[in-house]
Amino acid sequence: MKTCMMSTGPIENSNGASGTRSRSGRERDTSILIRNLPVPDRQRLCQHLDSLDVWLQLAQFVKLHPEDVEKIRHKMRLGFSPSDEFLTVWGGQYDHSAYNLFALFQKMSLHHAMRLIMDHVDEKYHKYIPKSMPTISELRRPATNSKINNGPPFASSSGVSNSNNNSMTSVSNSSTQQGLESKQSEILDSMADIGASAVQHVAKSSLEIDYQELVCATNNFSPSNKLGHGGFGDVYKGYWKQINVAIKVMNYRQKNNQVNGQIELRQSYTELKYLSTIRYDNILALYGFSINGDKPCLVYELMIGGSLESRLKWYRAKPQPLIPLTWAERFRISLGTAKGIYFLHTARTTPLIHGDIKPANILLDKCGLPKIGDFGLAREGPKSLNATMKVKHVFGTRFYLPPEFLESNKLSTGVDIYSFGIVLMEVFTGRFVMEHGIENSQKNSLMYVNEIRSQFQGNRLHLFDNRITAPVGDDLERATCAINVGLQCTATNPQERPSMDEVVKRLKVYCDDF
Ligand SMILES: Nc1ncnc2c1ncn2[C@@H]1O[C@H](COP(=O)(O)OP(=O)(O)OP(=O)(O)O)[C@@H](O)[C@H]1O
Repeated sequence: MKTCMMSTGPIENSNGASGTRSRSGRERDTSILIRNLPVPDRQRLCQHLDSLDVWLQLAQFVKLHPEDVEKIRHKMRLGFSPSDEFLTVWGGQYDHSAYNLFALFQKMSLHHAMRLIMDHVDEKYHKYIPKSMPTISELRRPATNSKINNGPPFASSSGVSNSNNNSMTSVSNSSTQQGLESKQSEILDSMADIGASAVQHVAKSSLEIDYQELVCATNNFSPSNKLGHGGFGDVYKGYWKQINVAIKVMNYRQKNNQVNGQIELRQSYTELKYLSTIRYDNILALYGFSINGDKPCLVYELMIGGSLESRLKWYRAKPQPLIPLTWAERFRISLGTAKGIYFLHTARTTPLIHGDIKPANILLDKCGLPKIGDFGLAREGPKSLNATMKVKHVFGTRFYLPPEFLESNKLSTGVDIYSFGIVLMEVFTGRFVMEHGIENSQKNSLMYVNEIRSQFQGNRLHLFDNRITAPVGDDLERATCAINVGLQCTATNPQERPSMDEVVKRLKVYCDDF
């Protein structure tokens, strides 16, 4: 049995470089030594710490000797868990105990880690674990943890793998499962760049909503409030703080490996990071997030008009078809969407690239105003509008992505511009790029554009959506303008595509009333 000096206030003795202990409130540490932690508990803990990638921060905090740090790094390269190595090295020094580790986690705000070893420290210290999960970094725990990973293994979210509603195909899912997993591993590697502190920062700058409020808002997630189902989970309508909202319940999938869940976590993080800071009429508002309940949730403004995709496929709605959008509505939606993308590209010094512009990600409010949602794949682009940068991974929905991105990983604002061009053509022709008839999605996209181009240059009789009355007068002029702009946006050479500024100007000529 070791002795441990500690104060009765916040735990003080985690700076274990030398195992220094507080001089006040000397008490006996009755906890077990780190090296005696039961194997399953230690494994669970290491899995969690590895997923946060915090071993180096822990090592630095306790001022581990550089040689020891190098030793851990070496083991990591050989495939060992760096957190486990850290526990071995630091746990072996001065016989550090579970209590010491608990105190270290407290200092570093690793609250879930505290929970994982709480059974090994005296109950009186449990009060140092915050009651609700304080930051979204907690979400980045391993898939073995039941609460947020207990959903059914349904298919996908934007562009990472197949969508359950077949509304998209992913770049990474286009080949074999093996290919998918190796691609996903690469993506997982790239998660390391987030870092726990960045995640915490984003979570702190967003509104954290108590889960119970969402339970009340949705009548305990009553099926009658369900709006739909996406790659991440169910979306519910709710009444919260005197307004209608949409609540996305994250159902991170648990698979043999943790990769899918981690990718979804990364996308949720990205969504929170960007959507919670952007305020613009044509960008979906994200009110906050909740992580202290059964499942993490994101809370958005309610878009009662549904997605543009569902409105363009109005004739497929069950139990009865929707009312189709008029030509004027289609034009206003196109202009609003263009403004939203223009804002993303120009609001900051570094353009923000949405990366997944398509009708499913354009939502309509009760007045038919379009708002762009689904920022899970958004990323900061090159410093200027005309520049290109090479990226490691291609994300998005293949059919909507331009050749230079798909083939050479060249990212620029031109990616969104190309996608928007496809959207314009879909909106006004009523023909969908994904339904164009061939397996190869890249060829699909090019053939789709070529077909529309040749019809545009020749006989336009069958060019416009023939499920509704043919456009005449102003409607015909607008529809023609929109398809023309769409064709320019989908130029194979990105330099030939107009900027979103130009796109907005060209569309505004025909519709200046909002
Ligand atoms: N803010 C919102 N207001 C109203 N309905 C919404 C809102 N957000 C999503 N929905 C609806 O909920 C359903 C699921 O949306 P979600 O964004 O989760 O999935 P998705 O975009 O279809 O797929 P993925 O997540 O794979 O991109 C869709 O039918 C969508 O129209």
